[in-house]
Amino acid sequence: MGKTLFDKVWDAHVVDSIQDGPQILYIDKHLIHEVTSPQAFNELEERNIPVFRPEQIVATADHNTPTLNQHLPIKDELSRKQLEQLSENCDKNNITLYELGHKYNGIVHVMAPELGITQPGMTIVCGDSHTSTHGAFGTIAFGIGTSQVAQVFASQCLLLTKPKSLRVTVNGKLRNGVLPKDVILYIISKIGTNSGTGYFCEYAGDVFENMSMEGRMTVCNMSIEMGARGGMIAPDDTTFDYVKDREFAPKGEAFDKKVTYWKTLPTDADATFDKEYHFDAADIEPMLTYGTNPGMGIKISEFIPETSDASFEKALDYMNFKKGETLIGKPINFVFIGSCTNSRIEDFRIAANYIKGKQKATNVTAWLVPGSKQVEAQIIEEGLKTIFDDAGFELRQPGCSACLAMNDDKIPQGEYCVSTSNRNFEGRQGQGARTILASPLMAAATAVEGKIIDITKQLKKEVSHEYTSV
Ligand SMILES: CC(C)[C@H](C(=O)O)[C@@H](O)C(=O)O
Ligand code: SF4
Repeated sequence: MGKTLFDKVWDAHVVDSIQDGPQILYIDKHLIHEVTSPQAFNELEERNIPVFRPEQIVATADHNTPTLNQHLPIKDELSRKQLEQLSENCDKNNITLYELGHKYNGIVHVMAPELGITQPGMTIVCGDSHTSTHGAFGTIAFGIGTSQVAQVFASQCLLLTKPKSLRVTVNGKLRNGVLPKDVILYIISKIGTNSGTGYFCEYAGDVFENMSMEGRMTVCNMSIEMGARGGMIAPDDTTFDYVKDREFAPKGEAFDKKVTYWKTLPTDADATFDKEYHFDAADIEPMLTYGTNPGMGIKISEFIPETSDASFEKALDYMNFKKGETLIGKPINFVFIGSCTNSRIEDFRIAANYIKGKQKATNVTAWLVPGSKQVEAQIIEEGLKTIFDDAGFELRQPGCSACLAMNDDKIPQGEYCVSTSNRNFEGRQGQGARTILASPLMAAATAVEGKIIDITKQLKKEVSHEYTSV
């Protein structure tokens, strides 16, 4: 029987197997950040165990970093201590760290792919659930808990039970204005936030084959939001072209050799999956969430469903929305374009393309937060910052920012925020804040109008604008 992409990468990393039990998997890259590494470093120190392969680890500061005045000492004491601790731990253990201000600093899931650290066929872990992002390269990448972070520090391996296999296929052509974020929000709205539990997901079909690497990362990023351990997309020429010539990618003959191997990784035609879903690209529209989990999403043309169960009612109550109503026309005061889901250069190009020649609505506070220093530099280099400045938008410095309320960027109590991030849980962006997940195009349009609009209708008027991005 044929093998899946996941099987091939997994099998190539098995160090040992326990009969009818878990397997020991070698980990190629271990990414760390300030939030989930300190306890693991402590554990090692207490047990007097050295870090086994420090050269396989890369660290960055992202969650606690301020997005303004990064050259000044951090005011918030807890955040400052977290970053100091990370620097100290990396220093002591000879681990490469891209600390605040470093030209490679950024959100862990943005900086590693753009530096060529993430490559097809690898196993990558990080103490962070959105590690699934790296699966866009045909990589087995998933988030781990703090005790597993310690396990990888000590052995560069993990004891794991092989997950079941799931494939989501989307065929056809996406409509204008439907972006990768809409594709994944649509999938989760259809299959729910638990459908992936116990599975590793592969995304297949024309839609993903035609998608850019940035788009593929957006999709894989949110695999965890449907409960899957991770998501993967078969590596192809788009992948190889993206990886080629990046800072830490193999060069010359070594690269060509890798490509020959990477080309053997896609799922065999006769491989089977434990569970499969199929969708039609033409059915997807720009999406919005109306509730407090990423599965509570509707197409822009749809109305909030008339479901009656306690958790549904609670979510609508928190959001102050009513059953059966549309979100079109809802006034919005906050817009956030950022997070490891949508803070890559392509996301800012889309936003800038829409914003150019328009003005931000006066009621809106709009934060544009690049995922990394490199993205920030590119935004400036490509002239996008000028477009944002002219339209009254604020370009901030890189970090997780308003994706989660772990730094200074918080949405005030009761306010709605149209956000390109991945989670809309209660209090996620600040106590009492109400998150509406959307694509960067929907977010940009909301900021310009000061309310939610039907972007599909708007784009029909703006005939010159094509937003397929993928
Ligand atoms: C802080 C970290 C552990 C957390 C995660 O694992 O995802 C964060 O990144 C998030 O997005 O909620
Ligand atoms: S940007 Fe958001 S989702 Fe991504 S790692 Fe940071 S906090 Fe987690």
